[in-house]
Amino acid sequence: MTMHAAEETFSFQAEVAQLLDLMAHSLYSNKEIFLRELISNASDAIDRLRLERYSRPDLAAAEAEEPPRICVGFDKDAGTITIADNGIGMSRAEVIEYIGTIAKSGTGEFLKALTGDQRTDAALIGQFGVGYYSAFVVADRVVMTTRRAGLAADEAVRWSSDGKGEYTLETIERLEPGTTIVLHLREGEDDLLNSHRLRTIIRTYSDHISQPIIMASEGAEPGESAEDTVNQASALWTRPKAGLGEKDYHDYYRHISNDFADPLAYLHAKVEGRYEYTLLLYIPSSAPFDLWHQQPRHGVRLHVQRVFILEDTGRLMPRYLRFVRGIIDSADLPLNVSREILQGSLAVDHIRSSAVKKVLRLLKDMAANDPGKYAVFWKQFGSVLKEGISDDYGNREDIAELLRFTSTHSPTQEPDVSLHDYVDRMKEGQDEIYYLIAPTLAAATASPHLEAFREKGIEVLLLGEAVDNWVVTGLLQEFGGKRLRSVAQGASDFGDDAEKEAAEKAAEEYAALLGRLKAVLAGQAWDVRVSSRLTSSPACIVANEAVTDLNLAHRLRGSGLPNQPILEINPDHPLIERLNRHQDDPRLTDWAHVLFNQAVLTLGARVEDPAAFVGKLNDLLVALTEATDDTGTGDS
Ligand SMILES: Nc1ncnc2c1ncn2[C@@H]1O[C@H](COP(=O)(O)OP(=O)(O)OP(=O)(O)O)[C@@H](O)[C@H]1O
Repeated sequence: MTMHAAEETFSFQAEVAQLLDLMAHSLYSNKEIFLRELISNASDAIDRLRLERYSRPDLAAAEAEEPPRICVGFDKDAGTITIADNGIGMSRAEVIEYIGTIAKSGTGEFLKALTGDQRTDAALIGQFGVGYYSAFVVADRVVMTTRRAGLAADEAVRWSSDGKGEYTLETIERLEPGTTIVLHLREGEDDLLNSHRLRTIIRTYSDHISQPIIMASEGAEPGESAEDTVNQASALWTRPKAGLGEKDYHDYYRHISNDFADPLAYLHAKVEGRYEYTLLLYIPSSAPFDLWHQQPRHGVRLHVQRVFILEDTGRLMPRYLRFVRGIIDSADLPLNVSREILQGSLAVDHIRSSAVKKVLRLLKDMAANDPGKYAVFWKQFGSVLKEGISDDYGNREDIAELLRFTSTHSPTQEPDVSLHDYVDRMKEGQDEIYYLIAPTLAAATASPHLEAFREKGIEVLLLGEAVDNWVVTGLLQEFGGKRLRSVAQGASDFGDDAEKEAAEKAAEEYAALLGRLKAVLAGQAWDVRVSSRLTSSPACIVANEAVTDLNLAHRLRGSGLPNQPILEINPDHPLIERLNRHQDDPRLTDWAHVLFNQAVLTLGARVEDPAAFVGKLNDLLVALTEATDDTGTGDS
């Protein structure tokens, strides 16, 4: 840090310098975003000042409330564009903290998320909160003067930088609180020094900013100070629905979400009655980068009588709907409402529950009327929505109707089967919904547990996501009066009377072999029994009935096996038949281990002692080749 009278020079923190370089060189094809970002910051600053006035009466008294305004101007001769607001401003410490020295949480994440595609990367700027720096896309010097509301006129600050690693700070005098940013455009950016061009950019990206964005009137005579408002400058959700079209809603979505794409769907509802509120909620068409973060950055924006209060994830919408964006404007909350107050507020509880119901209804309509769109939704947010099955007991049934699965009937691995579809297709006499949980969808699809179901044409839902076991246990194992049942657990008691009889007979016939295998596998298999689930595989592992699938799934993701694994053998398989005929085979122990461990492998689990397994397998193969040699079919 060097000192020149009152001016101090600081170095940008390394990540910020990297970001600035990127702004200057890589995002050029979307250069007009700088205006959207700076206007958006100005708008936030005005909202914050209005809010602070409600909680700090001293501020309200000290400063006459000016009507909020954002002014955009340009100077052809100087080659500058100016964006000024009468918002909250920043103190010296705040400038240092927010602009440039300390890496904000968003900066590092932003750099990691960059794709190299200019359009995608430009869309990320807003999401990560690095909008201020986008000034350097078009400017080679940025000068900002700012005065924090509540501080004296001589405590204002001038920040200046060429974006190349350093910036200077100077304490100055400024008559009014607020912020003015002057961009000294790079050479060749003269096309921006044009009223028509700037107005078009403002209308494209910032039309729905609720404060007026003011420019000097076009065609005004020199010296004449005529000005006009360029944007709509009214809160969209307060306007009558009849006067709004899809384009208005979509434009507004892009403004509040920092998303470049259109939303998949939206709802706009004014509710009057015990509580009075307006909802304008959107379902995005793609997941934000932080969908799985503990604390996502964005959520639903709460307004009280049009004043922006806070953006919240968790309180206004349940976590399983954390992808919803939009506005909730309440007439019943105090303006000084805080996050803590939100927690215990009856009005918020009421609004939240109504908002959830409306979002679920919107999704239901989408699923019914536009399955293609719903498939996009499900791909992006299905795993998140599934959390609702266990988290939102009251709406469990509505959420269950929205679930989509892959099943043995699906032509592809796309999840396109609803529980309704499943129940409608159930075979005569079938009264349970069958499912299989596996560590991955691929493991589920290839599982031997499905063999008999496939042969009989009985559909099985294939669950391969971590959240799935919560879904099936949280559903209270039931949908539309039909129990959900794992095909990899408990006794296989499906099949007609003749099949059951055959299974009982096989169990008797194989009793002695079962006893021997059980003795050999003591400590590994909890039981060994005859199976009626298998048609082509010799054996499979199932979980004991008493163990919930919750544990099963948990264990599948750990060591790989259920707590009480049961080895089931296929009495019709030639290998098993042979073992039954030769129970005194000295290699029975090896066969037992190989059977058990290959069943472990098809489950997608881990063999406990792979070297021993391979050793035994090789011994058996050697014995087999020796036997073939002895019978003269070998090449000796
Ligand atoms: N015109 C302004 N008035 C007051 N503070 C501002 C202004 N512009 C920027 N700031 C401060 O600088 C911070 C950084 O701004 P930047 O645009 O880089 O990210 P952000 O606004 O926090 O993120 P996001 O774009 O997601 O809202 C802001 O959070 C705000 O505190």
